[in-house]
Amino acid sequence: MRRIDRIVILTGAGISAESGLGTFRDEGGLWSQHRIEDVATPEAFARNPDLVHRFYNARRIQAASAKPNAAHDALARLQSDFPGEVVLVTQNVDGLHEKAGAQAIHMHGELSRALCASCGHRWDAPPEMVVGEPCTACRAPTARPDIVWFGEMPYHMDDIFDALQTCDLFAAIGTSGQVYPAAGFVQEARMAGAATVELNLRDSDMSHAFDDHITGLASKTVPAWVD
Ligand SMILES: CC(C)NC(=O)[C@H](Cc1c[nH]c2ccccc12)NC(=O)[C@H](CCCC/N=C(/NCCC(=O)O)S[C@H]1O[C@H](COP(=O)(O)OP(=O)(O)OC[C@H]2O[C@@H](n3cnc4c(N)ncnc43)[C@H](O)[C@@H]2O)[C@@H](O)[C@H]1O)NC(=O)OCc1ccccc1
Repeated sequence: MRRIDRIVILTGAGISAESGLGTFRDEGGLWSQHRIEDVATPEAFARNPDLVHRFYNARRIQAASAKPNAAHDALARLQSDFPGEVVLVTQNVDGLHEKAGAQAIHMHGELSRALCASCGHRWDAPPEMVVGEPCTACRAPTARPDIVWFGEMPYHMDDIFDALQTCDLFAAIGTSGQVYPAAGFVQEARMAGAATVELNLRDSDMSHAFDDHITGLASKTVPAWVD
């Protein structure tokens, strides 16, 4: 039996589904109501910043009142109790991992943060951002949601690749494996000789790349997997 000293866990929208936050690609998901090209690219923000702000304002307000579920709680428990290291990487922009007491690397940003497109300053976003929102540092009217849009480089990639290249176990929870570079992490971990497990409601586009699969609702499967 291989010693597990370092675990890397990647989470996606599926872990927050049972907290009432819609996923992207499931039935009635966000991308069935909005076109990525209209709300989640830098070009969309340049073309129609009001539409993009309204899209993220609605999600920010919804996420602010959302509660972590048993899956978030179990990962927070694992991170504090596991003798080795647990690196939690999330594609989610909601703060539910933190609300559960965990520390997560937000590779796609956070709804609760604003970013100045001029000076790069970051601050706590107001519930509703407006077009021309001034930066709280340089005062330029160029505030945007601190979210990684399609075509933009995800955050913390060096730290994430360092962890993937030295982990003993890689787990992906509630992600469809359709968006890169996150979808390629399992391959990176495999190349490092790590064991790999996927926890999802159903098979994903990357299921073939995992050694083990645990199928079911995250709020049930994750606590069982952790304990
Ligand atoms: C569509 C796809 C083909 N396109 C891409 O991957 C693109 C382009 C690309 C790059 N490399 C490639 C290689 C091949 C092909 C394309 C590309 N990638 C990018 O643009 C990335 C940036 C991608 C990030 C975009 N932002 C997001 N989110 C923030 C926004 C927002 O939140 O609004 S992506 C967004 O979708 C991704 C996938 O979503 P999931 O979380 O997986 O959710 P989904 O709904 O899809 O699936 C839910 C899953 O949960 C399961 N589930 C549901 N309920 C439950 C439940 N209850 N329990 C358990 N499981 C459950 C379901 O079965 C399902 O499997 C996540 O990453 C999520 O964050 N940037 C970049 O590559 O930059 C380059 C670069 C390089 C140098 C310099 C500059 C730039």
